[in-house]
Amino acid sequence: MAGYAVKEIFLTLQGEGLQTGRRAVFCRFAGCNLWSGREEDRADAQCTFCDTDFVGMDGDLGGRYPTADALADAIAGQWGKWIEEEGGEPLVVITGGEPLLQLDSALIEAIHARGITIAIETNGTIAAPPGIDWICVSPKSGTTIVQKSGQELKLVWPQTGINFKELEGWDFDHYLVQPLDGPSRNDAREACIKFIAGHPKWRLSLQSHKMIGLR
Ligand SMILES: C[S@@+](CC[C@H](N)C(=O)[O-])C[C@H]1O[C@@H](n2cnc3c(N)ncnc32)[C@H](O)[C@@H]1O
Ligand SMILES: Nc1nc2[nH]cc(C(=O)O)c2c(=O)[nH]1
Ligand code: SF4
Ligand SMILES: [Mg+2]
Repeated sequence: MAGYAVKEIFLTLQGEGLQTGRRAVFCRFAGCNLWSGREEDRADAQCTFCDTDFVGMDGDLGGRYPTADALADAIAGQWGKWIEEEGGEPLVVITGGEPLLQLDSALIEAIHARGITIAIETNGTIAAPPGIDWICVSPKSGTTIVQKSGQELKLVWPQTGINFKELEGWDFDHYLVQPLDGPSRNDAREACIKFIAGHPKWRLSLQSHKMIGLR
């Protein structure tokens, strides 16, 4: 179907990774190639630990945007909220679901034309089009990663079946582990600390938005 299927668009602070704490508009695309988003399918999905509702287009500013310009206008409008002073570099984080199912060069051009820097959060199974300013790949065990370069590789930890030595050979500026959120989150946090203690190339990424009640 034509256009872009968007779950929600909202202004917040980037909660994760190297850019934690930075003002950012989030554009969450609907749909993912590794899980249907339905709870009854979770156990059999390629990605089983997802913390996000990306089904449908029913969130804030969700809907089907017919053109790249229409979606870029909506994103730019959120950046402009509450701005009291000039300065800073406008940022959109394109996420999902899996954003590379939909992010194309027309949208990249339309967002850049509005002076906005583009970051994405991707599972790495689909190659990124050129022009994205900040690529964060978060590999899922058992999947084939084709996007092996970018600014940050953010590994949700622990995950069985991950060869992190192989990941270290890929072309990323920063390597991060992020505790797996869920019933065993305390154990996951400890596992991350232990991992970094033994592998100093890696840093800790916390989902800081969840700690302070940010979206
Ligand atoms: C919801 S995903 C959307 C983007 C893309 N599909 C991906 O997986 O990177 C956004 C980020 O949240 C991470 N994430 C998802 N579920 C998580 C969980 N239970 N605990 C920690 N991080 C999680 C993902 O690994 C990814 O880095
Ligand atoms: N504040 C905030 N930061 C985030 N960083 C990555 C997120 C995502 O769901 O992709 C996310 C999110 O959902 N909220
Ligand atoms: S790949 Fe990303 S959006 Fe898809 S199910 Fe996994 S964490 Fe969720
Ligand atoms: Mg999230």
